[in-house]
Amino acid sequence: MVEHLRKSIGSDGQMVHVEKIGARKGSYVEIPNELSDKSKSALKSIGINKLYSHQAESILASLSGKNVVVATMTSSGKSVCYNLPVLEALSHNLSSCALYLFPTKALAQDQLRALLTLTNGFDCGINIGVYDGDTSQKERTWLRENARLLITNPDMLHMAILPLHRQFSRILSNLSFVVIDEAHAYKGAFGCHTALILRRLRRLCSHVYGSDPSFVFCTATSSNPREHCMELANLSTLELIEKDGSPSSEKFFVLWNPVLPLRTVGLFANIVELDKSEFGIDGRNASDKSLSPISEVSHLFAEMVQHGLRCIAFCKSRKLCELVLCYTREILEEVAPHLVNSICAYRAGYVSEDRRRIESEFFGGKLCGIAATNALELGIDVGHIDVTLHLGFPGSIASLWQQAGRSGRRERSSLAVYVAFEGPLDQYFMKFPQKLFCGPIECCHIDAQNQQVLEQHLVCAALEHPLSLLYDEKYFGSGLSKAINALKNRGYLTSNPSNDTLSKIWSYMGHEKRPSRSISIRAIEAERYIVIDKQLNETLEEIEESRAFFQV
Ligand SMILES: Nc1ncnc2c1ncn2[C@@H]1O[C@H](COP(=O)(O)OP(=O)(O)OP(=O)(O)O)[C@@H](O)[C@H]1O
Repeated sequence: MVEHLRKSIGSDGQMVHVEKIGARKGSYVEIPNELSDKSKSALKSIGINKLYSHQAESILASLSGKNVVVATMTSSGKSVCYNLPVLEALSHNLSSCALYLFPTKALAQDQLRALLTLTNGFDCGINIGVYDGDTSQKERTWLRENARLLITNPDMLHMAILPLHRQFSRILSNLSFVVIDEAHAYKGAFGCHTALILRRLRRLCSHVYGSDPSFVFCTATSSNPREHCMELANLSTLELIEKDGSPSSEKFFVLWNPVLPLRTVGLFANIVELDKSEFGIDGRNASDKSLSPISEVSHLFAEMVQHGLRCIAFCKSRKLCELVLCYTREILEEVAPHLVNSICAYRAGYVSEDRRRIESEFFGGKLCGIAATNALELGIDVGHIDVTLHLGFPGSIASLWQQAGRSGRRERSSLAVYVAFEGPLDQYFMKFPQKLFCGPIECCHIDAQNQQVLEQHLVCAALEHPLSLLYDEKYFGSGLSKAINALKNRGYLTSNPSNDTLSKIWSYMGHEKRPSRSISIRAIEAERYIVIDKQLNETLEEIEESRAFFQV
């Protein structure tokens, strides 16, 4: 395919670099004897007869009570690393419970499916369920009373579980595992909020319910997986498992720099071009379409689909996603009209039923290609992918690898093509490919001491269980005293007057019944708009206020 592309649509010299990433042999080990026969047969029922070395290593570490972070490649069987020790522990101790956190609802559903398949051959009476915004009230009540493995997200933990923790007392008293998959997603503001939510959880477990769960994290490769996860959950020890024992196939990574004869010259022109690429707007008029990176990606996309290769075209924005889909369909209309409906777009904003339908049609083979935003970057299982296309640098090298890792699962060779915009960062990587392939990957950063975020969560924590400097500094850090003072002055906290500062107990006295509701843990914007097709009376998508008026 690489040679074919070089001679056909890449014949103007667009292919500026081809990196061949060699295949890696798997390192297999026998399923450890520490696992019960039930676990062994459950694994065999899903076709796993031997474990990858990192799986065995992490399962044994978890079973011995250690906190573990698994930082191996995409599709390296990370879910076995937490599902096995959890199911093993829960089937030995019949009151033990586990909490799984995923950053998106789609991943939670995906994991529920995988767990149910695994436990099919594992008759251990463990009730498993997803507790999120889509769960009905009836199901929620049932899960609170019966679930031993609850799958949820940080938002639900923050808004619906911790504030009502008494309703979850059975689960929290018996909580032996907290599993955090896709831990690299918890960075920046979202990571900072999640870090404080986890501190609230651990504090309640310890002060109210007498439990001290072990943690299992799975994360994409980064420069600091251990430090990041320790900070995320405020842990003092964490075993890092990063020696990947899974096999991987050969991958060709192509850097593709479109030849743009209309390249504008001068500082002003550069700013205009940068602006276009940043906002994902194809700046040329319709007749120039064939010259743009968007059009190049569309031609590559059409080529892959015509060769029967399953492909994801990653785009930086929702608009680019729709444009790539539109252009690719135009190309296919001319050369292979029967394939026009074998591709579609996938992005945040689509209603969840549409997303589930697209995922299952892609998985089932009805669709052959998807133009997606980073909504498809996290590990939703969409089956085997042969090719990933990347329209512009996704913002971090870690993200580019994560996206490219979506292809080549199950030991088949794969291709990634990174198509550059004219902006300086894309052009830099086109000029210095080794910065991508040999340079360090970024760190994941969170600042759990951020005073503003800390204060917001202390209000919630005080409502959940009164605060004490003496017992809570180990959860909330040295900024606790200052934050408590600030909250007292703003009328959120009150204390018993008698005692000295250290033994004072601080209770919530704010006006809001549920302060967690007014804290947005994902974005600064709370206002969202729903886009409705009035003729069909159909909801098309949800969109943040800041985008709504120019994008719709
Ligand atoms: N020991 C094994 N032997 C063979 N196949 C395995 C083994 N462990 C896992 N697999 C298979 O590998 C595939 C990927 O597994 P899984 O989805 O757990 O990987 P992952 O690392 O969580 O992926 P992602 O990075 O996308 O989240 C699954 O189809 C799974 O059945």
